[in-house]
Amino acid sequence: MSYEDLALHTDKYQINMMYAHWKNETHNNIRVFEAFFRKNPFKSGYAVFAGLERIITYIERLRFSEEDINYLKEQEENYEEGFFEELRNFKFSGELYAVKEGTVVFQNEPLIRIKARVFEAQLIETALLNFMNYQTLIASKASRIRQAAPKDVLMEFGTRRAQEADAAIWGARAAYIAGFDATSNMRAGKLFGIPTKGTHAHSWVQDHDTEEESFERFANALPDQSVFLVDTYDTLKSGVPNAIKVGLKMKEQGKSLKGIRLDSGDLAYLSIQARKMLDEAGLKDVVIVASNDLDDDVIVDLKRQGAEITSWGIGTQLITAADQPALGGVYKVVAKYNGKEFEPTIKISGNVEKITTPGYKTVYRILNKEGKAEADYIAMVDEKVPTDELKLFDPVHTYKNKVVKDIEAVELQQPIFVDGKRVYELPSLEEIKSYHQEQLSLFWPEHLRRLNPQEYYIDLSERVWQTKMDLLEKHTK
Ligand SMILES: Nc1ncnc2c1ncn2[C@@H]1O[C@H](COP(=O)(O)OP(=O)(O)OP(=O)(O)O)[C@@H](O)[C@H]1O
Ligand SMILES: O=P(O)(O)OC[C@H]1O[C@H](OP(=O)(O)OP(=O)(O)O)[C@H](O)[C@@H]1O
Ligand SMILES: O=C(O)c1cccnc1
Repeated sequence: MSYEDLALHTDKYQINMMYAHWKNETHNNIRVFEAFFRKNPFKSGYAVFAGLERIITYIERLRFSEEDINYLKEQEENYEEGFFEELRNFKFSGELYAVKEGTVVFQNEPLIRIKARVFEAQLIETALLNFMNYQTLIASKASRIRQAAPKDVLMEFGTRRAQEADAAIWGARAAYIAGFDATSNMRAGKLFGIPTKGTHAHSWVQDHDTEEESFERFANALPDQSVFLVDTYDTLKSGVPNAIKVGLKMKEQGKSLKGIRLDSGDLAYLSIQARKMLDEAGLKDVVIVASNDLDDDVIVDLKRQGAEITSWGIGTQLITAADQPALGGVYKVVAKYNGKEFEPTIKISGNVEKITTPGYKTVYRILNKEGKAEADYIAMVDEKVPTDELKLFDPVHTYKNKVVKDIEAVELQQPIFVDGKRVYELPSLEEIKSYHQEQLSLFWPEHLRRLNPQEYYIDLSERVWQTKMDLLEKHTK
């Protein structure tokens, strides 16, 4: 796979801070940063983490070329040569932990943790959030669509409406992780091994004297991919009858028509009528595919109306996450190394939700005896989680608490880079996809439902909670 040169895929303020640190000789100070988001997207109770593969490849290849350096020279005359020498020797030498792609994750829990020289940790913030925010957003949207049609075929059709080429392919990959079956994007298929599927456009029908001829010629060329678009002229008077004619001819030749596609009009009514017509003609196995600005809400409603659609092509609404076009993931410093130990650091805000949780931390998923997730539990990296008996409490309303016994505490963050070396082997896309399915099975349905989900608890260890309280008090006195 070929990746572009991404060293300058960062905000100018990162380069400025790197320079100012270098000038002040603080650039080698070790800091701990965490990436997380503050609100689950789409009013869902959860999100699906994605973006790690691209983050890993980005970090592994992160070098400044002479062209990059020359460009920076032109931008600011105060930058001194020693800084450029530092950039010439730049490579990521820190530690990065992250949850695996496909993990079911929640608001306000650390997903990626970086311990590195501040010089490195600042540079990578922008790209890391860019990849995490977009891919996690699309995976989370895809997950909602999968819930709306649990047993049907879901095809990602978004490329033509995507926010450019990168979004198209990485969005297709994110959708596949979270339960889509295929993409129409051939490059995504080639790069990532996602199954590809496609029908044909109205232009194919318009290119022939008659609709019937267009179907017949398509079937002759590609019988195994014969899905006819039936709405070019009149779906029920012309499209479906012509598809049936050609479908019956194919049957005589020992071939089979695979499907018809509806792309306009009342999809419930049209699919019910088309199903009747196909069944009456003995074409029971012909699938009805729908497309046209579909999303999870429309699919749920079509199902409620009894639509006879079992295969869905979904473009714009998915690939642009139209109902929420960004995930607000952030990257915050949580600890500073003082030469002896890691000192927790906090960001205070008038907005309580924006106060950060300090400390060099990790996150565990607490599973009960039945293997179901009770809560996620944020603790300092050097804390031991007691598995015989653990007290969980609401970090805001601390009187709300419960004790869980005989638990398993599964650490969600995995070591990805240690001392700048990758220690994590990239899983295959199929492994990520099936890991995501396992993840879903850990949760009670009330946390996963599309509408008004029950909040899943993200709790703090007593030590983390106390550290936060102490720092709050110190800074607000
Ligand atoms: N029975 C239905 N219930 C709810 N929503 C539907 C139903 N049938 C279609 N839709 C959705 O309603 C919207 C209809 O959009 P629009 O009016 O642009 O389409 P159209 O007029 O049928 O087709 P076009 O303009 O592309 O020829 C689409 O998002 C479609 O998925
Ligand atoms: O609606 P979306 O969810 O974005 O799904 C993709 C849409 O793209 C195609 O339409 P387009 O008008 O581009 O071309 P076509 O209908 O002529 O194929 C397709 O027919 C779908 O309607
Ligand atoms: O294969 C299709 O039918 C398709 C693919 C992309 C966009 N619209 C339709």
